[in-house]
Amino acid sequence: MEFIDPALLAYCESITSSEDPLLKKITRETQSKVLMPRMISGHLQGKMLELFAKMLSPKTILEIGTYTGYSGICLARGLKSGGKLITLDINDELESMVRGFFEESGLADQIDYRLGNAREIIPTLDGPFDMVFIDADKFYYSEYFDLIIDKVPSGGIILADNVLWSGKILVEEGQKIDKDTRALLAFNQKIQDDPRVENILLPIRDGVLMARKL
Ligand SMILES: C[S@@+](CC[C@H](N)C(=O)[O-])C[C@H]1O[C@@H](n2cnc3c(N)ncnc32)[C@H](O)[C@@H]1O
Repeated sequence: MEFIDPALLAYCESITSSEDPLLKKITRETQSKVLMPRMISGHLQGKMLELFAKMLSPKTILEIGTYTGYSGICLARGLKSGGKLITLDINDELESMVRGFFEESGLADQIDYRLGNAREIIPTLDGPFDMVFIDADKFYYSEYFDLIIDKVPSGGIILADNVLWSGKILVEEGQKIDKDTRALLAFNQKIQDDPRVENILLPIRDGVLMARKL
């Protein structure tokens, strides 16, 4: 499902600083070599992540769901000098491709790329995380939030991708809901009800929920 007219989207992209050659290459190689290329953040959302990171200038960013490294590189570009991005993914089949992209980005020494189940890795990480990007298995978004919230300092930003779930979060009376949609509905409401954060759901791409720790 497209949320805005494709012509309007193209116009938005034309008024967004253009993708550099590395990000274009990651998009191309993801589309030609990797399963489910729709998962990549892409130009508009990637630039938004990069600008948010540059505005916040975080010392540590945690990304849950590296995939082919596109969003990780965008986020890492905003790190404070000497800062670190920890990015987690369970899929080791993409490892050499992703490490290659991180090398090409010139940011490899600031990127701690770890393979494994995020639900097992996060409890072993100390924090604090000034910025967190949740973009892995939707069923566990609420659990990811619970695992990180005490490690995010006041003023820290948590972003969660795909919270509109191609529009499936709009459920009609009597309609059957699949488990991921149910989990995302619960997650979105949980953030809305949590007094520890202020939040906004940005209708960009598949929906990005941004929460700022109070
Ligand atoms: C939507 S993709 C991430 C896209 C990436 N952030 C980007 O914008 O280019 C989701 C990723 O989460 C990973 N993933 C799924 N379940 C996971 C888990 N339990 N722990 C760590 N990574 C997981 C998948 O392997 C996949 O690469």
